[in-house]
Amino acid sequence: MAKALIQLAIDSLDVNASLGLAAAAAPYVDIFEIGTPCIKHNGVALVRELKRRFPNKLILVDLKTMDAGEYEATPFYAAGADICTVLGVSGGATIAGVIKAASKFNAEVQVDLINVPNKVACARESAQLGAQIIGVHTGLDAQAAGQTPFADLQAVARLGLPMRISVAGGIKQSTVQGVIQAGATIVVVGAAIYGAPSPAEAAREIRALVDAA
Ligand SMILES: O=C(CO)[C@H](O)[C@H](O)COP(=O)(O)O
Repeated sequence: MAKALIQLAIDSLDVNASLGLAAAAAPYVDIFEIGTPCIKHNGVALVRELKRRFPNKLILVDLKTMDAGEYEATPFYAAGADICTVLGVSGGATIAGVIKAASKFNAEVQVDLINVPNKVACARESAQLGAQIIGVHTGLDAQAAGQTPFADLQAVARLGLPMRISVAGGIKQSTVQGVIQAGATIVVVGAAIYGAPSPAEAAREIRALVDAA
């Protein structure tokens, strides 16, 4: 079985802090996620800059697109995004639009199940539409209210869909191996790295745990 990939969520608004975090964690992670607040604040220029500095990393732009899928995603793929996210709650037409944009750039789409009422049905529809990644995600506000992604991850993994499964929502050293065993092939880590006293050391620990899983 292929090793799970580690995705670092960069959720700062500050460009220099974002680039500094990326540099510190680069030896240990596979994907740089430009988080939603960060991409809204800094725009397509940050995609170009991250790709220029880290040409060997995958860049995920967490657009969380809700409408105008092809139109919104196209400039981010053109700037070097390898993956853009679209909300599952946006519906099939918008998801299909982002998939159309991605296909023009030989890139990929992640459908984010955040706040989707029927996650199993949405995951199945996303696979049928041709999305490559399904994202099981407990957002920051839901985490603050005590929610976790673990039960949803098990429900989606049970489907056996031909997609990679990404999991996000407070993943940390103590939970990273469990989510891989539950079926995640991309583990997203934000606060457990950027909020650590040493982000590089936290990323190194997560890498070691993922490689040992
Ligand atoms: O997409 C996000 C919020 O919508 C975050 O980037 C994602 O939840 C990962 O961060 P953390 O590990 O801190 O939960």
